[in-house]
Amino acid sequence: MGSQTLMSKLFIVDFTELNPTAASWTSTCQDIRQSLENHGCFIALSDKVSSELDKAIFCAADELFDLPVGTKMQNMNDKPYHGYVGQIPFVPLHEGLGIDYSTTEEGVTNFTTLMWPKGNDSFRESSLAFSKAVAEIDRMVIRMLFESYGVEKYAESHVESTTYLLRYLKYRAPEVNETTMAFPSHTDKSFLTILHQNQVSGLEIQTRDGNWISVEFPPSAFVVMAGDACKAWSNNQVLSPNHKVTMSLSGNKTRYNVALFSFLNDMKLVEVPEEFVDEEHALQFKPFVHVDLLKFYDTDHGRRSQNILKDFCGV
Ligand SMILES: O=C(O)CCC(=O)C(=O)O
Ligand SMILES: [Fe+2]
Repeated sequence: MGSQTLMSKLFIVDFTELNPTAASWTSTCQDIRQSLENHGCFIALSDKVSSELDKAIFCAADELFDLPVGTKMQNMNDKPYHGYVGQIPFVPLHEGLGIDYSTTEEGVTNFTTLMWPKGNDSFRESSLAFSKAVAEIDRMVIRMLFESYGVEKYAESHVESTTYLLRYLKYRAPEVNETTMAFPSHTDKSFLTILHQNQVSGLEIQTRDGNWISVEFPPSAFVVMAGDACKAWSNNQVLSPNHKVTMSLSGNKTRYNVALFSFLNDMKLVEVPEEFVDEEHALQFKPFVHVDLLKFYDTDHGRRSQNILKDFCGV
């Protein structure tokens, strides 16, 4: 049954056994919509990732980051922010790698063979199983969000046009006198992002009124966050929150986050449903190809922009 509580200002939605016939379905759809409009995120509990898979995914992260930098740097992608990130003097604690098309056998196998030419079955299997399990949560959230807006008829084609990027993210503990800023403030360019961390916290989210809140989440929970594409689709109703990662100086543990980002493929435009536009609600954003938003963000203009959607596709 779905249940929600307001904890550290964020809703917790329990997806375990939640389905369209559950008595709480409709109210949970509304809670998800409200959470995404008010805070741009909520906490999800789900049994889709077993405790074995949970353990396996962080072992996989350990193994991946232990590879030589030269190997990790081979993780390249024409799409901006999809490949290896690391060795950046301004962000010394952080490293990340991305598996594109991570819910497909081919996507995960290509990445695994690039990192381990002789193969690594446990890494490949855990990455694929984890991506598939978290993508199920993503699809459920889309379905519920679309339903809450009365536009569920668009959910299926949206889901069919979605591709997934799995990113392994590492933040080492800062040394004395080193910066605690582990990942600078930004909004995600995805449609949705689903974050899953080891027990080390550090994520902070900016609320609509400008305050930063630390996100403490229960072990094995997920943070579901709206990206700029979801904000654009909703005609500016959903918040895609600023967020950043700060590591504690007193802690000495490495933080891992395994994050699933969803994107629409090039055949499907990100566009505001006509149902969201009327005399009182003018259309705010022109339709766009999702990857073009990332390409814009990858330019000086895009990176400097204080309002990326307005500058990229504002009407
Ligand atoms: O590690 C986290 O909690 C957040 C990572 C993040 O914001 C990102 O990769 O876009
Ligand atoms: Fe992010």
